[in-house]
Amino acid sequence: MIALFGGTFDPIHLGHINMAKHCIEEFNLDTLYFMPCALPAHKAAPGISTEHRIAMLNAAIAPYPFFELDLRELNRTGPSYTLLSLQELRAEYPNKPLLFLIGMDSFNSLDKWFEWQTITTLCHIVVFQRPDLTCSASDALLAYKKSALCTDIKELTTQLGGKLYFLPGEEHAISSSDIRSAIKNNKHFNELLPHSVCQYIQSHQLYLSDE
Ligand SMILES: Nc1ncnc2c1ncn2[C@@H]1O[C@H](COP(=O)(O)OP(=O)(O)OP(=O)(O)O)[C@@H](O)[C@H]1O
Ligand SMILES: O=C(O)c1ccc[n+]([C@@H]2O[C@H](COP(=O)([O-])O)[C@@H](O)[C@H]2O)c1
Repeated sequence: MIALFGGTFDPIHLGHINMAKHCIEEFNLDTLYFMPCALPAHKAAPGISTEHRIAMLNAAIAPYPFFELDLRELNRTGPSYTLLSLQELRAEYPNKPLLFLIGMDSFNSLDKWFEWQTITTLCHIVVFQRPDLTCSASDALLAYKKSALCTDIKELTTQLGGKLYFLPGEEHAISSSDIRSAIKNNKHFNELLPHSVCQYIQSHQLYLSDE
């Protein structure tokens, strides 16, 4: 199985690392690829450079041999539609199941994604809970949930895509936006980030203003 974890990672934090580790363990994966987006399809572009986001991702994953980066979205122009990445990955791996890891907030808006119903056929969607969030799916999303929901990992390994799996694990109440806001307002944020990312942010004086 090929596992992708797409995100803005502005910055990568311990909530991301936690869910990615759970994904590795649950599916007994060799590798999970963090796939940073260039231009998020449904939110504002990052206020820091791509180079800073990549440097922080590299620093965060360095201790873990099973994490790697997939930089394909940074090498494309236009909005970073997940559909395009999954189509490329499907062409590269015609016979391997693809897993796409997301948080519950992303799942709740999945039906707003570009050609979301094609996305759900190209890969298995793996959802990790976010504290205080319930599954608040629309009718279309509920219909997908009902038909695709799967609790048997074997089904994910024997089909290339199309399933939906809710990944259990300890939840972390951490978000990149809270971290950016804490830094700007001179509040404590160290425990929300890998130590190396914290050091990087401090040495490059990131997120001190709205720029
Ligand atoms: N603490 C968390 N628990 C569960 N899922 C998370 C958590 N943090 C991020 N995610 C999920 O990881 C993916 C990438 O998230 P992203 O890089 O946008 O971070 P974020 O913390 O949600 O950022 P922001 O606060 O700026 O929106 C999304 O699918 C998001 O739902
Ligand atoms: O393709 C889309 O329309 C789309 C819309 C919203 C989010 N996504 C992807 O979902 C992942 C998490 O997004 P975000 O905004 O929470 O960082 C990331 O890989 C985004 O590119 C994709």
